[in-house]
Amino acid sequence: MIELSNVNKFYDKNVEALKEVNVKIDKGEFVFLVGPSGAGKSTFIKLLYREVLPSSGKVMINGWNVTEMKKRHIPKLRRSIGIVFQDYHLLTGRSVYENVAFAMRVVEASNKEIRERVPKLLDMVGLSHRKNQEIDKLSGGEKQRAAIARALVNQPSILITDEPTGNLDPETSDEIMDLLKKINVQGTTVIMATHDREIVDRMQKRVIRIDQGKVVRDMARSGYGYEV
Ligand SMILES: Nc1ncnc2c1ncn2[C@@H]1O[C@H](COP(=O)(O)OP(=O)(O)OP(=O)(O)O)[C@@H](O)[C@H]1O
Repeated sequence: MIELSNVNKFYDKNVEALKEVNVKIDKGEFVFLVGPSGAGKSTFIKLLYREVLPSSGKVMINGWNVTEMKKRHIPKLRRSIGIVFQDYHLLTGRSVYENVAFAMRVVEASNKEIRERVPKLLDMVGLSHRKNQEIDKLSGGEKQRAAIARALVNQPSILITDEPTGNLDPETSDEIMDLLKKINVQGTTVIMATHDREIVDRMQKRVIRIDQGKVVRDMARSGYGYEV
């Protein structure tokens, strides 16, 4: 479902963010992306939703060749991918419900679909009791739950998370990881970039380590491993 073949990414001729990356991720996998700051993790993630294009090589997502796809097909690709960021990217001044509903309005879902789906998602992430609360008044963990609900609203097959626990205390991080695990068990592919060694060691999932733009380690059922 995700395949990067011989991918190179230069931002300019001196900055090679990814070098000869070959990675295949199957449907339903849970994958951690680790590596030092500046290694290329965010670039890897941005390639998946076509925020950046590779300088050379091929990126295939859900059957689409991301490099060659027509501009008008990009929204379709992005709808098949949910994205969660460290700093939430939620709409301030709006309620939890509105934030999740908004993501459905953007893709022109009907009011009926919105009324049916948003409460289900808020229930799934454990936020039903906060649905009318303004986003700004939520705790960090609650904001991240709202961001996850929003990312899932259009039923993506892939959930990409860039440092989703980066702003959270250990206990709240564990709750978010339990939620991501649940989402993964229900069939969504989860890709998570993180610096959190403890979480990666405990989860024992596939770990892809990137260092200076290269995949230096790719292991199933693994821990964080050591920086070389
Ligand atoms: N838009 C850009 N223009 C130029 N260089 C960039 C750009 N984005 C990233 N880079 C460079 O590409 C390299 C990889 O950056 P990237 O953000 O992918 O790393 P990262 O592993 O996600 O780091 P972090 O863990 O700090 O978020 C770095 O050298 C970075 O400075």
